[in-house]
Amino acid sequence: MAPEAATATKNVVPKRAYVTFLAGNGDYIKGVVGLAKGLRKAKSAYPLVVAILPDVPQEHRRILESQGCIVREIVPLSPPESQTNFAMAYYVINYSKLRIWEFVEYDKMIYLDGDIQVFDNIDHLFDLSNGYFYAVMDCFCENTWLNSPQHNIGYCQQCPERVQWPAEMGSPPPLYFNAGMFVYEPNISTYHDLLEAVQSTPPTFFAEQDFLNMYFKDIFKPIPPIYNLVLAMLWRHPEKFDFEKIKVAHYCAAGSKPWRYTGEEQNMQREDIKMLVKKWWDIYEDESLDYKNFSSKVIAQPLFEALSEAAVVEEKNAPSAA
Ligand SMILES: O=c1ccn([C@@H]2O[C@H](COP(=O)(O)OP(=O)(O)O)[C@@H](O)[C@H]2O)c(=O)[nH]1
Ligand SMILES: OC[C@H]1O[C@H](O[C@@H]2[C@@H](O)[C@H](O)[C@@H](O)[C@H](O)[C@@H]2O)[C@H](O)[C@@H](O)[C@H]1O
Ligand SMILES: [Mn+2]
Repeated sequence: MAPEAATATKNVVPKRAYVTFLAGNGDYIKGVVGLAKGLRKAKSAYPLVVAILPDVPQEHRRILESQGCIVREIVPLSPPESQTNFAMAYYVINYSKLRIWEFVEYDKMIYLDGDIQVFDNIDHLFDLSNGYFYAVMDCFCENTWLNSPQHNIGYCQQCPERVQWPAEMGSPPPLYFNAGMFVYEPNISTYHDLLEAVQSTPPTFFAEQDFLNMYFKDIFKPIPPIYNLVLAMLWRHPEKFDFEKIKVAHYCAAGSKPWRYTGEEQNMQREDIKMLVKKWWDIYEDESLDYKNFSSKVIAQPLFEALSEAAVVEEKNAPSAA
């Protein structure tokens, strides 16, 4: 059942924005510039806030502001000391993403990783009902999941019928989302509770993504894969979405970051990957999408129409929000 649209209280216009996260002085700045231009091309009505760590150089901050981004410096957030080997060593910095719950000048935000591109207007997601955490289900089939029990038995939540979860391993894991994109409501008491919970939660393989899944498991509501297409879905679960309807692509497969793309890694010579990398570059290099050159009226599709078009995946076993 498609959730009904949230209703703004009388005469109060809800403050909404997209938000991403940028750390370091490396090349993710290109990802964020590409995202800012992609949102403009999709005629989004809302600004892009960039939560930056102190190690982002002044030049990168200037570039972000010149692209119309709202730059907000955040304090790094580290998990408790541990011997955990994260799936990627740099994942430890991703805990700092949690600072975005403090952006309470906004009623609702859509978080997007810097390695995401938005190809269609998704403003209608802001109209999803309040009180839930909306995100797209992840896939466990890639080798990044090698250390997980589900990968070791060949189980993936995208196709629970392929390899059934064995009874002797207890109940199947709860639905698990990819933390590269989510719809959430900044809230100061949630923020303080998150900070406290982080310090008492032993870090695990997928760092803040595992933590967010544990923390929001009772209010997580899956939205269709076309809103955060984890590229591995192209070769792991192509039957789960219509390629032509992809609204948001998430370049998280090994070797798929467009600004570093060489085509050498496994799957990177696929025609669909090459097309999505080109689509990213076409936006990144399009000077008409630069903030100084851009002017356009806003279009936003009604929520119900967009979700029914996206053939909202039946929320099987999704935790009831009631
Ligand atoms: O050196 C880095 C690494 C990561 N990030 C940010 O952290 C997010 C999560 O990292 P990444 O997307 O690489 O993880 P993946 O989705 O590929 O697992 C990125 O999208 C960026 O927004 C960053 O700014 N600088
Ligand atoms: O810090 C943990 C990260 O975990 C997630 O990335 C993973 C996950 O999606 C796996 O399922 C894929 O197999 C893998 O490639 C990918 O890197 C988020 O995309 C990212 O934003 C961030 O939370
Ligand atoms: Mn990512």
